[in-house]
Amino acid sequence: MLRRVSSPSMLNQVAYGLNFVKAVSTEVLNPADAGILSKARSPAINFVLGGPGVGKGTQCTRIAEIYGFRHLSVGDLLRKEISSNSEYGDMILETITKGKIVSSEVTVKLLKSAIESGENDRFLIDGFPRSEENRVAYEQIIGIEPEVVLFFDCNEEEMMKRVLHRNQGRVDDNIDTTKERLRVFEAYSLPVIRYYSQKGKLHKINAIGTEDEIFERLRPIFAT
Ligand SMILES: Nc1ncnc2c1ncn2[C@@H]1O[C@H](COP(=O)(O)OP(=O)(O)OP(=O)(O)O)[C@@H](O)[C@H]1O
Ligand SMILES: O=c1ccn([C@@H]2O[C@H](COP(=O)(O)O)[C@@H](O)[C@H]2O)c(=O)[nH]1
Ligand SMILES: [Mg+2]
Repeated sequence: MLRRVSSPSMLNQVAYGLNFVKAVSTEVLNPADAGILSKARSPAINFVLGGPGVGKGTQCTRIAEIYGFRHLSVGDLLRKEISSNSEYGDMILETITKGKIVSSEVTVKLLKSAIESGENDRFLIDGFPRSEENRVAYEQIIGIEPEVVLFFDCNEEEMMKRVLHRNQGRVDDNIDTTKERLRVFEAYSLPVIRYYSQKGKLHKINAIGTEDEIFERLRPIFAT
């Protein structure tokens, strides 16, 4: 079980020099909870990052099918919590509707149990970590270094256009929430992308073009 430690949020803000208060509900996980997954296994983790509507889910579906990964969209895990009326459902719905980031306490817990379930141990984690706070919580609780971090790069006009044409009935697919998601992406997710770039793990993908063209840019990364 994940537990909170007292007054952690200031520590986190000082440590990472970020103003979490505006966009993130901060939770820090007790170091006593640190550690790997409960089962004796060592999954291969890959992160897929990029702004709203850039095409992460579209390409993850294809990569997963062709190269045999399990695709875990953390946004989908959160939407399932809403539709299953979990204890976190109302909070998650409110956070997604506002375009903000759900606390790491919830997302890492959901991610951990999703990784632990099922047979396939090669994962594409889509849309996470979204902030440095997410990343640190992931490292404390799951702790498996990603092999590859993809960053789908695209201009904001195109991302807005793709979101508004998506037509899947998502509560956050509207102009105002998408503007906020773009702001949150720049403020909180870009530092994560810079972090993995500095570690030499980042593959920046030009996300402009047809779905087929983008998939061809991804093939060399996974076809090894
Ligand atoms: N290369 C592309 N060109 C044009 N439209 C695209 C392209 N790739 C995906 N789309 C469309 O853009 C929309 C958003 O794609 P997708 O859901 O894959 O994005 P996402 O990055 O997962 O977004 P989110 O972070 O909001 O979940 C979908 O309607 C999808 O069909
Ligand atoms: O790690 C995560 C992933 C998602 N969220 C929230 O969900 C929405 C939708 O996510 P998509 O990846 O676009 O499906 C996102 O805007 C956040 O509100 C999150 O908080 N943390
Ligand atoms: Mg998606």
